Amino acid sequence: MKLDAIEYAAIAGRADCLVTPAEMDAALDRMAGVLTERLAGKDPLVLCVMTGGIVVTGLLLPRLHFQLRLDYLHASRYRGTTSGGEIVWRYRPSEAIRGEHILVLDDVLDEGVTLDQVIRACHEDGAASVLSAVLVEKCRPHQCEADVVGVRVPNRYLYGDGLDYKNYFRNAHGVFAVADEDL
Ligand SMILES: O=P(O)(O)OC[C@H]1O[C@H](OP(=O)(O)OP(=O)(O)O)[C@H](O)[C@@H]1O
Ligand code: HPA
Repeated sequence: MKLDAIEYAAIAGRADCLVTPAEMDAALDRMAGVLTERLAGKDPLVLCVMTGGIVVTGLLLPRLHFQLRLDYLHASRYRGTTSGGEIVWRYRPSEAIRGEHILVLDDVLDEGVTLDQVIRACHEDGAASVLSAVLVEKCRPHQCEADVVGVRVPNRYLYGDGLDYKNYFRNAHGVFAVADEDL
């Protein structure tokens, strides 16, 4: 469903900014430092979890000054809605994963169902090791933890830096919480 321009602006106007662009940039620098300590010299295969992981991947990779390769996987469970369902695998690069040190990059750790299943899939596909990083972690119980976290925010429905609301707002820099009346 498309949002018209008036609706779009109203949703953005009612949303709360939880993390500013400058704070996100600082979080990305910190993540890059930790990932460099953990992965430099291991020639990792970075897996971007499409679609939301595309922004954190694009912002983080130029901050990683060591040898690595980039691939992606596509597992989704929200598909434009605000509550998660079953994981649907659209692309799982099983052959590419065997024997590799894998870095999984995603935008958000919410219930943790997606990351848990992605990590399990990497192990099933024969990864040598799996490290995970998320840009945003919601303060709530998760099915699994990420090894590296950019920012921690309250458990509200979010958009920005890859996270979508109704398939929009992935391009907003920063993290924003959707107003209750829009849920
Ligand atoms: O921790 P969870 O509760 O599993 O939620 C996190 C996942 O949900 C979102 O993906 P989504 O399925 O919405 O697909 P998208 O990346 O296309 O937005 C997000 O990108 C994470 O992959
Ligand atoms: O709060 C969220 N916003 C957007 N996508 C998401 N996927 C899981 N949680 C969220």
